[in-house]
Amino acid sequence: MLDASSSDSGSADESDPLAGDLGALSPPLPVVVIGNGGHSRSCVDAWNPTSSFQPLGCTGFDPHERSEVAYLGTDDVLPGLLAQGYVRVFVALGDSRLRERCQRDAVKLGYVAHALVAGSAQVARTASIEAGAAVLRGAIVGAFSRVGEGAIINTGASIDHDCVIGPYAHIAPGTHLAGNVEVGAHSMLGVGTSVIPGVKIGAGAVIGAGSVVISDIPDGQAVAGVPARPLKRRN
Ligand SMILES: CC(=O)SCCNC(=O)CCNC(=O)[C@H](O)C(C)(C)COP(=O)(O)OP(=O)(O)OC[C@H]1O[C@@H](n2cnc3c(N)ncnc32)[C@H](O)[C@@H]1OP(=O)(O)O
Repeated sequence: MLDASSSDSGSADESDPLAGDLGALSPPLPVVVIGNGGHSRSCVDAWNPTSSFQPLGCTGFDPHERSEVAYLGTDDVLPGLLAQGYVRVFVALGDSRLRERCQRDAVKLGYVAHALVAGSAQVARTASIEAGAAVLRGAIVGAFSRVGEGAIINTGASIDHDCVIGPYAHIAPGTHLAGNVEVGAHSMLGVGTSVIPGVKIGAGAVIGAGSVVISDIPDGQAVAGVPARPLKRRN
């Protein structure tokens, strides 16, 4: 079950009442990208060029940031764009708390949160990708796995069967989760982490780059190493 309202998956188009008949001649539906930093550049780069949804441009504080798409202004432009009929947003901010706040604010305004699935990503038919989530270049989402609202499966990461990725969690590039792994909301698994089957990682945990996680990690715990050991207690 992919995000029913706005997603790069072909199946989502069919359930989008605004999408209509998206034949080859239909123009793509515009998506306002919130954020114009490094994560935004990765997301825009990963965007499937044949998707029925395409980025209109991005908002951000610095008009001079590099971007493939037009700079639209600061987030102050969002109400005006909505009034003009641009109804979809994708929040491309690496900071998970900020990502959540911006997505919630945009949805409160009346926007639909778009889920981005890169053309080169592989998502199982039985997987679900929730509103505002991002599955970037070369990432793999296995059978019956769930990628929560606003979560990121970054470049080349893989989550195998029956995994549950909590809202606004971040699975960094090149991280691999075996089957039945659970990751709590806002947790960050650093680049190149491996997690063995069945492990439960709590909410707000931080896993250091290159770690191997072989046991459950409590909420808010920072760990690192092979095998991963506690670094310190986070507030
Ligand atoms: C596209 C993108 O860029 S996505 C970005 C994804 N981001 C990442 O992958 C970043 C992951 N971050 C890390 O690995 C960080 O090192 C963290 C979060 C684990 C720790 O950061 P800090 O809190 O600043 O810890 P700090 O650098 O002070 O290190 C504390 C101790 O942990 C050790 N340590 C830190 N990171 C690791 C690690 N990945 N593996 C093993 N040990 C580590 C340090 O050597 C240090 O040990 P010491 O006290 O014996 O000297």
